[in-house]
Amino acid sequence: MSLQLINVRKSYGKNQVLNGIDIKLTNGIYGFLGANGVGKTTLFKIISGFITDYQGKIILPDVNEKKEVVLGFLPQSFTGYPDMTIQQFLLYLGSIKSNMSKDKLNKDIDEKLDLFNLEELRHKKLKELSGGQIRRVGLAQAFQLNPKIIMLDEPTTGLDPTERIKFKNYITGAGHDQIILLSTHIVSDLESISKEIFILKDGHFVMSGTEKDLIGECSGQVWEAEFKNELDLHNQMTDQTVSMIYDSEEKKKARIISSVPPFPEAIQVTPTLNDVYLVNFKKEERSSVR
Ligand SMILES: Nc1ncnc2c1ncn2[C@@H]1O[C@H](COP(=O)(O)OP(=O)(O)OP(=O)(O)O)[C@@H](O)[C@H]1O
Repeated sequence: MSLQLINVRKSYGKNQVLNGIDIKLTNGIYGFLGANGVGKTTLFKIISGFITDYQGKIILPDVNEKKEVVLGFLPQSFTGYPDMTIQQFLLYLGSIKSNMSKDKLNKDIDEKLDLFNLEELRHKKLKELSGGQIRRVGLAQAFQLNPKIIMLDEPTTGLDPTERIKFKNYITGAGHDQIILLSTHIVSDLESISKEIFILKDGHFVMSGTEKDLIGECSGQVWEAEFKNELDLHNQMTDQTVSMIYDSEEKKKARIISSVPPFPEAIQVTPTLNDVYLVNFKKEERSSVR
């Protein structure tokens, strides 16, 4: 089973957002990283069929004979139907997505409510839920009936740290027999769970590969330097891309992204995925890495 995109292009008027996207994905979790406005949502909307006026070709898995659900999608701004309870909402969506019996739909709903910790909220109306609870309903509907392809646009926005870890654990398990596409600019969402990570910039993927591949590609571009105090650090850092600042004994240390040694005494260190992001977005996006 695979999902293939061949030379996918999309522009809004004169704004060319995607300019030649070529990928072939098989089962597993794939991370799509990029700064605000690079086109992650546009790409997901094209794959899920919300946007139809694009160029190029998309080949979805052929599951017609088995009557399986092909796509599940969690949009960036998910609201559902405010006056329905969670149970009513999922039953309604399930009956649109498949012609399964009510018993089978309810069994799947029970499973998803349990997975996303929504069991106790089952009879609450969507309008009565908190932002994080609504997000979990969004996840439950995306995973409903175990679609072959699941697209999650910024799925962890609004989740508390416990739910975030639970979510990561869940999709790690699910990714074995599904194709899961996860877009985010929260780098830690993708760490240790992605089969491959794609970094989108200027309409195409500027980097792609396993976490290890990407880290390897950025080797030699991350440095650590020590400073006497806060003022010293501040004075020397004006033109640098700083990945992290931290205290070490009495001194201040900084992690710096640079293709050449930023200071004679700086030491080269192994990049993290955060550093990889900054290598690609150092001028545009210094403040968006969390
Ligand atoms: N309906 C639209 N009409 C015109 N321009 C649009 C439309 N939707 C998106 N854009 C533009 O396309 C570009 C890509 O937007 P998109 O929402 O795909 O980015 P993104 O990577 O998902 O951003 P973010 O991380 O902020 O959600 C942006 O410049 C945006 O302004």
